[in-house]
Amino acid sequence: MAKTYELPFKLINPGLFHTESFVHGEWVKSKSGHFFEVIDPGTGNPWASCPTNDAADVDAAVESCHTCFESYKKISPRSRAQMLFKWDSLIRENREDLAMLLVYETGKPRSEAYGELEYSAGFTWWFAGEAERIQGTVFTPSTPDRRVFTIKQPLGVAAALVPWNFPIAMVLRKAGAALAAGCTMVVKPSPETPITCLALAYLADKAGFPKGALNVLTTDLEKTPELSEALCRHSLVKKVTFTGSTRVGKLIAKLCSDGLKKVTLELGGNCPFLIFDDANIDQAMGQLFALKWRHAGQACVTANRVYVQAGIFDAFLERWSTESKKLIVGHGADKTTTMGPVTTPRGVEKALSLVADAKKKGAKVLMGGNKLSDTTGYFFEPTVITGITDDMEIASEEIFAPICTFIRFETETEAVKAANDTSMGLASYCFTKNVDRIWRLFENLEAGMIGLNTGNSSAAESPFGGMKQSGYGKESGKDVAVAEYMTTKTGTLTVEGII
Ligand SMILES: O=CCCC(=O)O
Repeated sequence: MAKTYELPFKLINPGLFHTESFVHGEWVKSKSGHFFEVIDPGTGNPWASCPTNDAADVDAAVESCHTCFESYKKISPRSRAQMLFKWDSLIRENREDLAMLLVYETGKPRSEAYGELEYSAGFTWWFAGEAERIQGTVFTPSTPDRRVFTIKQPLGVAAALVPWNFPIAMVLRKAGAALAAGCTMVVKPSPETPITCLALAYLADKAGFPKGALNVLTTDLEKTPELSEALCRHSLVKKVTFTGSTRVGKLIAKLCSDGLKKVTLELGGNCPFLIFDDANIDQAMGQLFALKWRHAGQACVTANRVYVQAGIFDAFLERWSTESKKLIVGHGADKTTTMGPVTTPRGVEKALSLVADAKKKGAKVLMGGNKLSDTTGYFFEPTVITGITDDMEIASEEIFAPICTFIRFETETEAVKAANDTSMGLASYCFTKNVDRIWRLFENLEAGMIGLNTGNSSAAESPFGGMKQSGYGKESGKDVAVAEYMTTKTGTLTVEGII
C-alpha cells in the first residue's frame, strides 16, 4: 500500500506533485503494487512514496513509446520545437516549486537548486532550436553521373537511466535531445529522485507532447538492475543513455551489445584541477570553491584531485582552509545553508572509508573528515586532506563527497603526467596566465572537457562527454547531441543525361 505523507513544504502549484509512474498520459501503479519511500537527505525522513516497477512493467511503457513514435517521428521539426519551447516556459514558470522538490530529493541548498534549474532550462531552450537545425547533405561523388544525399532519421524508442545528483538537468539533457530528434523516451529516474522527474513528465504533457512521447517508470534500489536490464534488452528500445558509475556503465554496454543498441555513457570522473604559480589566485580560488563544494562534492565533473604548484602551495592551502571553514552546513531549505548533506547514506559511508584509508596510508586531514553526529540527515563535514599518494583509494576513486584533496607539484610535465594517470577522462581544469601553456594543457590533458581558467564548462550549447573510462557519446552541443538519437541514411541516385 502506498503511504501518504504530509509534504514538509508548500507548493505554489500542487498539480506538479505526482507519486505514480507516468505511462501513455496516465498516472499508474506498478503491477506488483509495491511502493518505495522518497527520503529527505537533510533529515533522513520519508516524505513521499512511488511505485516499485520491475521488469513486468517495462513492456507497457515501451509499447506506448513505440506507438507514439510511429506518429511523432512524422510531425514537423517546427512542431517539435514548439512543444519543447512550451515545456521550457512551463519549467521556468514552475521554478520555485521545482527548486523545492529538488532540495527535498537531493539535499542541495536552494541557491544551488535555482542554479540547476537555470542550467536545466538551457537544455529545453537549446534543443528546441536544435530540432529545426537537423539537416542532411547533397553532393556529387567520384562517379560523376551520380548524386548522393543523406537524411537523418530518429532511431525510435530511447531509454534513459538517470542519476540523482542533477535529476532535472540530466532528464532534460537526455529527453530534450531525444524529443528534438523525433525519438520517444522511457525515463527511469534514480530511486532518490523520482518526484522531480514525474513533475517534468506532467509539464511535458501540459506542453502538448503526445501520449507516450515521455514515459516515466520509477523504482527502488533493489529493482533498479532488473528494470534497467529489461529496458536495455527490450527489442523496441533502440537507444540507451546512461549517466552514472563506470562499473554500471560497463554492465549497460554489455546488456545493449546483444541488441547492438546505440549507447551513450556519461560515466565516472576523477577530475584533476591544476593551479600553476602564475595563475590568478582569486580566480582559481573562486572557481575551485564553486566547483568543489557544489552539491557537497557530488558532481561527476567536480575536482577530485587538486594539484597546486610548489611556489603557491602553502599560501593557497591556508586560504582555502580559511574560506572553507566559512561554509554553513545545513538543511537545503534553510536560506543560510551553503552546503547541504550528501544525498544517500551510502555517500557518508564511502566518504568515511576513503578518509580512513587515506589516514592509514599517511595523509593529513587539515579539516573535517567526519560525519555530522548531531543530526539524522546525511551530513559530512567539508574536509581538506593533503599528503595524498597514489596508493590511496581517494587518489583513484571518484570521491562524490565534500572532500578536497591537495597535491603539490613542481613542473608542468610532472603535473600533466599525474593528472592523466587515471583510467577516467571526463573533465580537467587548469589555471595559468601563460598562453602557450594553456594551449599545451588543452591538447595534453586527457579528458573530454577541459576548463581553462574556469571551473565550469557545462552548458547546453557545449558538447558534454568524456573519454577513456568516463564513457562515450556526447550530450548537449550543436548537432552532436541530437545525432546520438538519429541514424544517417544515404541515398545514391544515378542521373541520366547529367554528363
Ligand atoms: O554530474 C554530472 C553532470 C554535471 C554537469 O552537467 O555539469
